[in-house]
Amino acid sequence: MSKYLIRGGNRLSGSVKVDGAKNAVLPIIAASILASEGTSVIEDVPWLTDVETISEVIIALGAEVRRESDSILHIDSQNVNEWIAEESLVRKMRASFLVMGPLLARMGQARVALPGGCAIGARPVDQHLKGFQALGAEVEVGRGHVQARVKGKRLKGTRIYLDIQSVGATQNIMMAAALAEGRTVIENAAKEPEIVDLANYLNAMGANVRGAGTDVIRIEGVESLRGANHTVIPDRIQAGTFLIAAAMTGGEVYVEGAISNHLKPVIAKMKEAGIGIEEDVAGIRTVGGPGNKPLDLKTLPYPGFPTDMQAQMMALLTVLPGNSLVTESVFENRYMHVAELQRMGADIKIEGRTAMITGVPYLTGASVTASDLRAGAALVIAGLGAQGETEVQGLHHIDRGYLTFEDKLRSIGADIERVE
Ligand SMILES: CC(=O)N[C@H]1[C@@H](OP(=O)(O)OP(=O)(O)OC[C@H]2O[C@@H](n3ccc(=O)[nH]c3=O)[C@H](O)[C@@H]2O)O[C@H](CO)[C@@H](O)[C@@H]1O
Ligand SMILES: C=C(OP(=O)(O)O)C(=O)O
Repeated sequence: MSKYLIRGGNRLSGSVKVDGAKNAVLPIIAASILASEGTSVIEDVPWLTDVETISEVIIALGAEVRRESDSILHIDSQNVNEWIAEESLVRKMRASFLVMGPLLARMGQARVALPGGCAIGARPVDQHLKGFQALGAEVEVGRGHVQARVKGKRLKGTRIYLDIQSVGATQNIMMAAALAEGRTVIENAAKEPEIVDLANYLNAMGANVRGAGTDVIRIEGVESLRGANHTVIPDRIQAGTFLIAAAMTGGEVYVEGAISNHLKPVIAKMKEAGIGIEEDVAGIRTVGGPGNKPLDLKTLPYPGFPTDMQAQMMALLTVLPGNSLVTESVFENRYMHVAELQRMGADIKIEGRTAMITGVPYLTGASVTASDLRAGAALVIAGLGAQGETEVQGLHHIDRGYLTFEDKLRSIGADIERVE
């Protein structure tokens, strides 16, 4: 089992380049199986364990996936002929459920294991299923699987109102509707930049998707799609993580490639905390110290404060003077990092979905364990700012979302190593 050893206290400085977004590339790779001709070439693909898993899922369905270099993938889906997703792979990663919509549209039927809950919440898929049913599929859930079959020849365009602005449901329905007969309108759709990226990729494949990035998405179904070239958007969560890591150490770091428009709520809160931020077209820089004011924040669907940045921001708030309030409204159980931060000396009290964080002068290094991806990132941030040595276990969670994390952090001055 590998772990990080972090000797805290180094002030981070320099420049770090952000990779393509995990949460954009996963649906994009899933969408590739919609192409019945041609090859897709996807650039800025971060070769993370999750990316490897979704690639294995589509390979098992008959796609050919070839890595041209560290960050370019060629995907040929002409020979996709399976409609049952390999259960052992789907169980490895929730996002594998994103092959359900494309499979249903392309093959007329699909069987995918239910993704189940995880450390951050129950994470049901009822909105995905409601969408498939509205598009004219018969959906059966049982024995840990979802099986769906198109009634008639093709899915049929329809109007779907999502009860929750679910990112995954919006993506799954968009992908299924791309090959449906007629027009689909998704209302109360999620608006995340990763949805826009998927829509751009689908459109490059020959789809007709309009309105992505707003809460009404219109999709005119087409008869077939072909492979296309696409460059994945930069990872806003990775970028935000580096900005907060820099602030935690009172450092000045330029995060190259970060799109400030995608990070508005994070930047706004950092500024509110008194952290200097400079934005330009090519990236974002933190300047001038760790901040000195407490914050109130609530996680919300985009463009609200992202739940995927909550844990990292909380790590920073543990050392800002005063009382900060964090409310997690997206996932019901995303506070697993709290107990670990407390082991490092943080003063945090949780009541329901709200955490009150009273700033302490400093955290102290300890042995802590990541329970999920962003909890892991938060513990690394805490360790970078803490006095003494921190040991972070559970690196498989961190490896799901941060490529060569320790190398990037070392390149900006962190004292961090991965030991086996
Ligand atoms: C691979 C990927 O892109 N993952 C992101 C995606 O996850 P994911 O797509 O799973 O998240 P959703 O937006 O679907 O979930 C938001 C909320 O809706 C609930 N829900 C969702 C679907 C459904 O059918 N029924 C239902 O009740 C979930 O349990 C959760 O409480 O968006 C989340 C919210 O920004 C992020 O934290 C994840 O990093
Ligand atoms: C929760 C996350 O991912 P996933 O939906 O893949 O679990 C995340 O990226 O923080």
